[in-house]
Amino acid sequence: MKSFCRDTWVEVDLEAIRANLQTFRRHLPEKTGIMAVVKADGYGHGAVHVGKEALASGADSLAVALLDEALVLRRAGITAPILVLGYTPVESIVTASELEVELTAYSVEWITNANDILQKNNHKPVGIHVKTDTGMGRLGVRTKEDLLAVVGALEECSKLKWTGIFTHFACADEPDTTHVRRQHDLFQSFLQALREANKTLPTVHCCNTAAAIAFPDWGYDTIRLGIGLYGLYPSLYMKERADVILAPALALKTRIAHVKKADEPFTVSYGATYAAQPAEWIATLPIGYADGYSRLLSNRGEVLYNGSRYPIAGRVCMDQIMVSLKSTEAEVNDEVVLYGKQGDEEISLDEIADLLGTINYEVPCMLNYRIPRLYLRDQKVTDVFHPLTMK
Ligand SMILES: Cc1ncc(COP(=O)(O)O)cc1O
Repeated sequence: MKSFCRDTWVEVDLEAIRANLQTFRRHLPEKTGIMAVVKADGYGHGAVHVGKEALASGADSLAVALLDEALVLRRAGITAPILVLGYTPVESIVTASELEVELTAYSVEWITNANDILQKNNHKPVGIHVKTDTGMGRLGVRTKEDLLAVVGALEECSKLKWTGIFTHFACADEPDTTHVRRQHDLFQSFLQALREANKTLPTVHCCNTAAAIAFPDWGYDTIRLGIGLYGLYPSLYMKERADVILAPALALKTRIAHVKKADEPFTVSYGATYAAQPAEWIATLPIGYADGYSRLLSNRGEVLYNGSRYPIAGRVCMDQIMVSLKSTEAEVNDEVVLYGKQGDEEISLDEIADLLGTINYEVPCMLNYRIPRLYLRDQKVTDVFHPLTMK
């Protein structure tokens, strides 16, 4: 029995996840590990399924943005190392200890407070990756003095272990490498300052997908592989470089819920912004902006039916859209592809991102709890997870 009661779903090809990871495995020096970034519920693909597939395919660890995301992975039985890349309120340090999850830190005060909390009830120690801000302007220490102070504070802590040091690149996906090279030079000077202070370096990492593609020898101990794991390129420039060939893992599909042929002109959807003409077929599809299918695609997006492109007719509604099939007759339950391939045609996440004036990262992250995820191997569904009805 189907475990969800709607005709719209996301398909995630786990073999594409595996293939993408192994592509980066081959691209990187053998000594460099791979940390699969599965934050934002695996960029919308499903963190648990993608995380398990990545680990089974050779990833050494996982990374998330929030401690709550790590909790979901631990509850799903994942025991691999997990790093929380973002800020964690110090009050949550006990949860990190209980989950055996590593956190990011860059403040002496936070470190001291965290250690005090863990000491109070003799909790298990927590691994800490120190973040340096070399030019992202987001989180991290910005000077050697602050770095040495943070590391010194960690060395005084009995309940915190210094297990990593990293930075994040702001422009690694751009053709002009000035900024990324300046960041990497600064990161190297931070590492040198630690060596000169007789510190033994823990796990060192700096590369996201773009830097891993363009500068594989900057991999150090591990890279943080996000968008590339899902078969997407960080930018058009990185796609055109074609150093690595990736396979998109996600498709968004639906079935026609209603279809009608216009005998005489009629308008379609809110605001009556589209007029169907005589003999034109209009299909209604059960997906809308409340699913994360953007209203900005009104009268602009296209879908695939029988391997051909057809335009969205009128405004995207909260739960439904209408498409014009022109003179093509269709039937209820016929399959339509919203994102992905059908025949020789493809509607890529890059195309949707361009239409929305955003980047491909955001498009799958918009697909929310209302859409069930189907996981495929050999083109067969091997598992289903529906965020709306399953825990
Ligand atoms: C700190 C950090 N590290 C790594 C990533 C992954 O970036 P890509 O998706 O571009 O690979 C994101 C991030 O916020």
